[in-house]
Amino acid sequence: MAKQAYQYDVLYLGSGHGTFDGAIPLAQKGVKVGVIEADKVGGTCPNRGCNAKISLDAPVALQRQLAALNPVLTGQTHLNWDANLAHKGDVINGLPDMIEGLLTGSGVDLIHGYGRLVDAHTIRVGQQTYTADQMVIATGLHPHRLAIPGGEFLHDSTDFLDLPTMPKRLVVIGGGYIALELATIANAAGSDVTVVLHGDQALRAFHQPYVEQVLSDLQRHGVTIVRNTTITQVTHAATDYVLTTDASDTLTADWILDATGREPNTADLGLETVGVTVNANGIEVNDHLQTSVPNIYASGDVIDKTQPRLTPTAIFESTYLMHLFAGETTAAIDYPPIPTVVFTSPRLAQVGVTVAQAQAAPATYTLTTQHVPDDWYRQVGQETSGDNTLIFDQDHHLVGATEVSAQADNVINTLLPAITFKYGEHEIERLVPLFPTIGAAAWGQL
Ligand SMILES: Cc1cc2nc3c(=O)[nH]c(=O)nc-3n(C[C@H](O)[C@H](O)[C@H](O)COP(=O)(O)OP(=O)(O)OC[C@H]3O[C@@H](n4cnc5c(N)ncnc54)[C@H](O)[C@@H]3O)c2cc1C
Ligand SMILES: NC(=O)c1ccc[n+]([C@@H]2O[C@H](COP(=O)([O-])OP(=O)(O)OC[C@H]3O[C@@H](n4cnc5c(N)ncnc54)[C@H](O)[C@@H]3O)[C@@H](O)[C@H]2O)c1
Repeated sequence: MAKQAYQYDVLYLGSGHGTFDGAIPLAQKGVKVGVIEADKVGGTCPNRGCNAKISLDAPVALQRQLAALNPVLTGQTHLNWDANLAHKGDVINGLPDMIEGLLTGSGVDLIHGYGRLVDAHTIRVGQQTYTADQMVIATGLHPHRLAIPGGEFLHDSTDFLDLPTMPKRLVVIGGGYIALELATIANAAGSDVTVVLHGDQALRAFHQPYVEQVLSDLQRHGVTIVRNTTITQVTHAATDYVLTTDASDTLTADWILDATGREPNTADLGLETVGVTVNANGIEVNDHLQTSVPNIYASGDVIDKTQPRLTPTAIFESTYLMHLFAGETTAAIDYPPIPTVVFTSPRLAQVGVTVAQAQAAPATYTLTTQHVPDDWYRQVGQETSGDNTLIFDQDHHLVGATEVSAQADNVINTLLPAITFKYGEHEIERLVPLFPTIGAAAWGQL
């Protein structure tokens, strides 16, 4: 039974990781929970984000590994886009039903439809209203669209992840996660890819020498990188799309990916009606994820925050809110270091203090670097490129790490506990990884 006269103790708007990882255990604790979802249950990550992307990328990464082992392994592999897309469908199409089953099986009421706040305790979906003691806004992000003439000819990442045929010539606008990950996949699937950067740099939050290694690798595989170029218009002529640049040059494409970022889903939710403060970066919250209206909270990508807008962040936030609503904590949210990886080939991953931050404070931090191929274990897989930087504080505790390599994601995951739990010499000695493995290779650097 919900408290007072409300139907629910907690009502979530949106059913992504910002909701379900916390809503399921919350309902299992006997709290009356409702979840409203306008689209596919589970939100972006399972349906049109991480899971779809990594399924399409898996053969690409493997193809690179096999190529590195030439001439030990000979012969050419060919990426079959139809089969890759079908396999992606096989592994992700069941996820909404699976997540719906987990929610309803835990006692959550799942309400299908688009929700808008009517007042601080009421959300309307169609003709129906639902009331709750506490609300959580977890509505995520949507793709930013370039406002240029011909903008209607541009596509987004959701379209790419369902592309029935890989276009012959693909132009990608943007140099972020989505631009470079999807350019990597399209290139491996045989498309002639051009990436257009409006500035000089891609992936600005990452260590630039490592970003340049990723870009050089893409170029070696045939991708064209165009820098300092703004697309001013797109026209459709016969079967071609023609992109005009600010230098009055043109590019021709069969398909164009607008990967210029993602924006918070805060419009048309009734937030202004009830007084929830919002800015261009999302919903403003305090250190308890509470909005300007005390019984309304926010979770996941829609929050205005400095932490990376990633699935693990959304999971951490929804889990924190679960403990808060269950009365198990009153403490402020205490984010651990959150790692991030760009699933290009090679991967680019980082966590904690960045190289730029460490270089700006030489009295506080020490940096060590390693060229990946110098590590014996990496020579086994014939890794011929890649670098990493580890950052230590004055007590020689690891506080940051970044790597560009085929196995950067696994290296950063391996090192993560040392950073999160501030392991000293004693803990590092006590942790005995399997040998020979990538985990042992990474741990051996400490
Ligand atoms: C192409 C792509 C690849 C990605 N790859 C990775 C990756 O590899 N690793 C990683 O960690 N992160 C990745 N991300 C980011 C990750 O998907 C998000 O961080 C994560 O999904 C955020 O979860 P969320 O619950 O905050 O939002 P979402 O998952 O976006 O969920 C919000 C939900 O709210 C619903 N909604 C919105 N408004 C309403 C309304 N008014 N009424 C009802 N429902 C509503 C939406 O339909 C949606 O289902 C990727 C994102 C994209 C786009
Ligand atoms: N591997 C992962 O974890 C992963 C993968 C994909 C997406 N994501 C998440 O999704 C979010 C969105 O990803 P994204 O790649 O769309 O955003 P992003 O912020 O990473 O990249 C946006 C890119 O577009 C460029 N840009 C912005 N405005 C432009 C303009 N007017 N013209 C040309 N270029 C412009 C930016 O310079 C930047 O390079 C990320 O913040 C990330 O949190 C994560």
